[in-house]
Amino acid sequence: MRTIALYGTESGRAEAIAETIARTFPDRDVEVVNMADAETGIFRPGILYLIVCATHGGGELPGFAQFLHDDLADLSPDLTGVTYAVFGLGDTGYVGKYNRGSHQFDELLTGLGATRVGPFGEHDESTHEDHVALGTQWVQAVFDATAP
Ligand SMILES: Cc1cc2nc3c(=O)[nH]c(=O)nc-3n(C[C@H](O)[C@H](O)[C@H](O)COP(=O)(O)O)c2cc1C
Repeated sequence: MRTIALYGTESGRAEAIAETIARTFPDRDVEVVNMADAETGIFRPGILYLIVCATHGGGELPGFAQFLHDDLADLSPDLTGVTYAVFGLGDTGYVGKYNRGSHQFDELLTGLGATRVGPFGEHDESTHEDHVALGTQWVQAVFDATAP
């Protein structure tokens, strides 16, 4: 299945995860796309989207991810048949706003008819865990869950 790693970042961690996914799973031929360069038409049936997205600004999406989110919300395309998985980056120090960005994206895509697959991955910066290692484990679990 064609796979696109679509990342939303401010300070580069989400990008590092998306790039590592592409390098770690060469057989999947993962295309890496920055949400800053994506338009709403990127979402098409028959493609698996790996959404890797940070939270910034106190519970908000990174700037360019916010634009993509808002364009989708405005245009409200029917995303039936679109499959996606989500990995959120955040910090539990932001009480009540932890990982809200990735959850906002998830709620929007589901609301437009897309289907989330595999586990909802997350990285909490306060744990000092390796975000790239966690992201790679998450993708493996997503691929396992979606294997034919
Ligand atoms: C100014 C600022 C605001 C942040 N706000 C939140 C927040 O509201 N909720 C949260 O879970 N994490 C928040 N974070 C933590 C980031 O999501 C976390 O550092 C993440 O790993 C950054 O990923 P990125 O490098 O891909 O942008 C914030 C970080 C910064 C620097």
